[in-house]
Amino acid sequence: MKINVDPSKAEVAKRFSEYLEEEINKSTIFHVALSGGSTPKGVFDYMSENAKGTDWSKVHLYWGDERCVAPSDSESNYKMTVDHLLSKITIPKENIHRVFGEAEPESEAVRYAKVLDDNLPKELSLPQFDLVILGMGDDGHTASIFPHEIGLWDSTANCEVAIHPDSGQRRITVTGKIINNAKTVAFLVTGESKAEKVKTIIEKEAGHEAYPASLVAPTSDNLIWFLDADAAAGII
Ligand SMILES: O=C(O)[C@H](O)[C@@H](O)[C@H](O)[C@H](O)COP(=O)(O)O
Repeated sequence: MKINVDPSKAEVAKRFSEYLEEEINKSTIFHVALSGGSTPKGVFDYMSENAKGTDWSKVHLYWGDERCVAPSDSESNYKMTVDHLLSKITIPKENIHRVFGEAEPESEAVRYAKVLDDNLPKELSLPQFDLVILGMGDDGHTASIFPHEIGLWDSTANCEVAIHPDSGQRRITVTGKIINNAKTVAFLVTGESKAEKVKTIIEKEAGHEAYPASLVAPTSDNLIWFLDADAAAGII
């Protein structure tokens, strides 16, 4: 595990963008699972303005989770990515593998699981991302696996339908076996509201097992935390 701490959310976005651009440019093809949330939004804004040297033709974009809404819906992680990145870069449209949030959720979870099987290289006979980008909610959820449905993490399927605990919104999420099979997992976590869970999870304090984010442990051992000072307050 590697932990980076930067003074602000903007500097986390800068550091991660520079990391991502370097990883992409040293690859021949780069399969990455994106996350929703406010932290990745800042990364996309920074990259679209500053990472002009990124060869996006090498990049295949997937989503680690997506809300079951239309791609034009303000809740859509795909829409957020279009607004903050895809509308500002040149990337072959066949490289964009969005989740069909508008589809019937159970059938979309099956379809997207096949998209991963059909497009990703295999490691231990499982689809393997070069990079999975994750956020973490205040409740310790990651992707769209929430504490009340932590059992989804161990699903034998590549993808599952999850339900947001407060809104009841359905979501498509990749499962633990996909996340932990990635070559690298990057946790982008910012804000003081995350500090307690970050400490509990990184320091494996009592009760950490209740939080899905604590289950992220890539077989490759390549787990990198990108934190701002507020989120890292409990560990520095
Ligand atoms: O679809 C989503 O909402 C995200 O995938 C979710 O898991 C997010 O990463 C966390 O809620 C953290 O969000 P912030 O980066 O805004 O704190």
